[in-house]
Amino acid sequence: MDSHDKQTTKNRHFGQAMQHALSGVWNVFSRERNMRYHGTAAVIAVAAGFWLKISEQEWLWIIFAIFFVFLSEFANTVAESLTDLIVKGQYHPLAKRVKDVSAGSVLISALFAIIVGAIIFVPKLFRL
Ligand SMILES: Nc1ncnc2c1ncn2[C@@H]1O[C@H](COP(=O)(O)OP(=O)(O)OP(=O)(O)O)[C@@H](O)[C@H]1O
Repeated sequence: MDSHDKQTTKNRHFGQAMQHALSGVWNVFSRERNMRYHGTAAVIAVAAGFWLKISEQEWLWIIFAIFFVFLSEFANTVAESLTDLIVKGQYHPLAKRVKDVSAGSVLISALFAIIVGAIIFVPKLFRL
């Protein structure tokens, strides 16, 4: 992660904490290729939601699925970065386990989102 000010002490106020949190969000979206795919899928799902006029409850499921996948990718990025920090480029079977399991959690969350999307959108598409 980039750190322009090289701060290692606690944030002094809410605004500073928020600035660092937003920088973390930007970091994942701008650097993780998979996050851009998730973002694109989320935009398509939201556009389809408006187009197919889904219900309030269906919106809640779609929004939940989107945030679930985003959070999985964030956790995956944290796990990968911490692993790289610890092993410093060396091969370690536990590093492989951490990265593979973490990637697996993203895969499972994406599968969940696909199932939610299919349940909500497929019947509506057939009724068009
Ligand atoms: N230090 C390491 N020791 C052992 N295996 C590693 C190590 N680093 C990476 N690997 C293996 O290589 C694979 C790819 O590593 P990488 O860091 O690119 O993870 P990734 O999940 O593909 O990352 P991204 O989500 O950014 O695409 C991992 O899934 C893991 O199996």
